[in-house]
Amino acid sequence: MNVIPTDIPGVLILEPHVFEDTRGFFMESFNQRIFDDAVGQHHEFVQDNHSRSRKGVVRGLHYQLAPHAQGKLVRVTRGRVFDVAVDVRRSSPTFGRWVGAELSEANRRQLWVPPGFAHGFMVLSEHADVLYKATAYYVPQSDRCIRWDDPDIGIAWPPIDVEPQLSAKDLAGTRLVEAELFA
Ligand SMILES: Cc1cn([C@H]2C[C@H](O)[C@@H](COP(=O)(O)OP(=O)(O)O[C@H]3O[C@@H](C)C(=O)[C@@H](O)[C@H]3O)O2)c(=O)[nH]c1=O
Repeated sequence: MNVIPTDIPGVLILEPHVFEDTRGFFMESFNQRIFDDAVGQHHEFVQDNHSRSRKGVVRGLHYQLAPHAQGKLVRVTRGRVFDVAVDVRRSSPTFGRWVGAELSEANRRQLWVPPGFAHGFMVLSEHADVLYKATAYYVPQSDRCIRWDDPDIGIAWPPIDVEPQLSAKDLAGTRLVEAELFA
C-alpha cells in the first residue's frame, strides 16, 4: 500500500495495491496490520457505513464529541467526491486547518480521518457511493456539525455546475468559533 502524507500530520491518503488482470481487479480494501503500520497506531473499527448521494450533495462537516470521537477510513466505490478532514482539536498546532483529497472509483484512494477531526465531502460525479469504516459507534447526542462553508476554515471546494445540496441539519451547522470541540 502506498501511504501519502498530507499537510496535516496524522491525516493520510492510502492507496491499496491493486491487482488487475483480464477478469478485472482485486485489492485488499482493508488490512488491519497494514493499516496499523501506515498509521503507526492500532485502531479498532466497529462500524462500516455506506451512503449514496447525487452530484452537488455536501455532507458534513461532522464529528462526534469525546468519548465517542470517530476515526474514519473513507473510500469511494462509485463516482467521485472531494473528501475533507478538518482538525477540530483546540490544542492542536493545526487546529482549524483542513485537508482535501479527491477519492474516486478510479483512483481507489482512501482518506484516513483520525479521531478529533471533522469530516465532510462533496459529490463531483452524477452519483457517488461513499464507504467508510469508523472507530466508534454512532451516538446521535454526541454528533456535531460545523458549516461546510465556514469562512474561518475556508475549504476550497471544487467548482461544480449544480447548486450544493445539504440536509437541514447540515444547513444549520455551527461556525467553528461557536462549536463545542475537543480540548
Ligand atoms: C451517521 C449515522 C446516521 N444514521 C442515521 C441517522 C439519520 O436518520 C440518517 C442520516 O444521518 P445523517 O444525516 O447524519 O447522515 P450523513 O449526513 O451522511 O452523516 C455522515 O456524514 C459523513 C460526512 C460522516 O462523516 C459520517 O460520520 C456521518 O456523520 O442515518 C445512523 O443510523 N447511523 C450512523 O452512523
